[in-house]
Amino acid sequence: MAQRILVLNGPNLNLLGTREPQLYGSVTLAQVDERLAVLGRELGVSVESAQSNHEGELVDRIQRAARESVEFIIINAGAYTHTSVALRDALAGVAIPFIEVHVSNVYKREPFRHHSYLSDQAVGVVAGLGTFGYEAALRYAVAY
Ligand SMILES: O=C1C[C@@](O)(C(=O)O)C[C@@H](O)[C@@H]1O
Repeated sequence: MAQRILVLNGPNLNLLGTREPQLYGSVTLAQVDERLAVLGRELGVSVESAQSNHEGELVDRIQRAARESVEFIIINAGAYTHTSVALRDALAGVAIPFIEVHVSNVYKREPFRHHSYLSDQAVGVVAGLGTFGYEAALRYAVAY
């Protein structure tokens, strides 16, 4: 069976493409998801994308990933990156390797965005490459 990869997006990422375009660009989340699905087919892996604005739903989705034998997670937890012990615990609990993605370069932004509850557990972090960061993460995940 093809390697299963979950791409998980957190709060406000459903607004990609219209939200603060000077920071996040003009590509929509639907376009990102489509690009990743196409790339996944090229690379011979199964890519599933999900988005939620709700912390508990993201926790549930991470727990479900373990039951579904997902082998790798690419996560942009949005603002929950900087606040959520629950997401950290969920990722640690399922022990699925993951890459943390940020569309913007969080280190060029407000100091509260410099701390992540996820980074020290991540295989790696991609920040500031725009939506290309998801594609870079997917290519890495497949090679991992
Ligand atoms: O919602 C987001 C998006 C973000 O994760 C990014 O992709 O650059 C950066 C976060 O600080 C912010 O809260």
